Amino acid sequence: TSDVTETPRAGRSNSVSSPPVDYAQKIDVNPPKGTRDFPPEEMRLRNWLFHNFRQVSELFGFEEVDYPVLESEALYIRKAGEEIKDQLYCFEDKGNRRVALRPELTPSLARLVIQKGKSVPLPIKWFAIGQCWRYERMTRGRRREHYQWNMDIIGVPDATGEAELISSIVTFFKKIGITAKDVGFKISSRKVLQEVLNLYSVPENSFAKACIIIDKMGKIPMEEIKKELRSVELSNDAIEDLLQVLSIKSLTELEEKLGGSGEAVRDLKQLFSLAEKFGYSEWIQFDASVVRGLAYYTGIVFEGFDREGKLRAICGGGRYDYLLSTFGGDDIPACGFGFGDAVIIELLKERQLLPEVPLEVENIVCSLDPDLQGVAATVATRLRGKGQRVDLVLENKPLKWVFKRAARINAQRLILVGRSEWEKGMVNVKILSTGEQHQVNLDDLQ
Ligand SMILES: OCc1cccc(Br)n1
Repeated sequence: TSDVTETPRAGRSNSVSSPPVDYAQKIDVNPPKGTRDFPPEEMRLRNWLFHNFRQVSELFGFEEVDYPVLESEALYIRKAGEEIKDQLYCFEDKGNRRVALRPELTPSLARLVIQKGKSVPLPIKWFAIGQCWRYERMTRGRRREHYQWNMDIIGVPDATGEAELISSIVTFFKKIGITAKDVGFKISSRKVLQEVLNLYSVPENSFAKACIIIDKMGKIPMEEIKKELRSVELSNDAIEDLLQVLSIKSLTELEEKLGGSGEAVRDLKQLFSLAEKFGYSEWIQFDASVVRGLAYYTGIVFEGFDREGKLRAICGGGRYDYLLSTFGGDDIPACGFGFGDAVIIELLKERQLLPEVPLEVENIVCSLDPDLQGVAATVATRLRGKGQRVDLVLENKPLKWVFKRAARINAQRLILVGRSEWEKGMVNVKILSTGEQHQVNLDDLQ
């Protein structure tokens, strides 16, 4: 007999009528440029990752929320020169509305918090896992979508908020086997830059732009950085002072530079002190060069990095005390982070920490006689009613085919419905790992 394989595509009988000619066309079976499919194996890994995101979020008492992938473009119209704005996946819909595929989740969160108003008491602790988009010229071949895990605390002004958020990310890393030897957090505050620029007469709206420019340090030449800083009306003295401060790597040195009375030093000291109490001091370091690339951050900012320096930032976040008020909401302090689904998988691969996430179906059920297909359905339903996963063979297949499928789906048991056994109300149960088999009365099947 020919090698029995599961129904081969090409070998499908031509009993299926061919599609109507008028719309038969060969389509591109690949997903749109920059996007991904999630076939079963990849989907199981994604579900494993998201399950860990959710478990940690719930461990910290956060509630899950979600928002439309499509938002008004107005949520993202910020004039600070951000990359995320330049790459906005935006268009005009059939109602002539300017809309965008969300590039991040925080503006949606701000919108919903304002919408809910006083009906949601503070502090708000929400988390979300959502697909985010950017439209980037595929010249760099980078992805146009990724999934982000966000946790946000709304209504807590102190650095206790950021300390709690970093604790949740450390908890996540530990949960999936990542240690402080693999990953660290660089932490700073935008108030460091603010306090330096306050020494110079800098236009109010130059601060956010300067942060976005500084975030490009290391990605574009320093001369270009200085040129862009001059273009947002920073004097050469201010620029030199700024760049000097950005090289500071210790809080002690920062205090010497800024003095001990400013908010930047106060907030950072509080955060590092709380880190001791949370037990994650070994994971964090002060690094004044961290500013992050989103315009709305106003205070502490942080990013998770791989200590081998091979990968892009794993996650990032910070305080954004004025985002809600810029959307017309109340002046409510807020902090949060975003954690993408791509770099973390690259890190796990690097560290040989990718989990095995096999398909697991306890039972495969099949009838040996076409007249007993209904009985097989009854058996499958009985087992499913007991919470057992069942792959029910839906066609009349040779036993060799069934064994092959059982192996592929990792079935633990094969339940065979045969005529002679069924006449006694029995079914055959075969334990596939040992080969042991016995007859069981349907009512005793566990
Ligand atoms: O991290 C920036 C970003 C935003 C949306 C989609 C992708 Br891929 N990346």
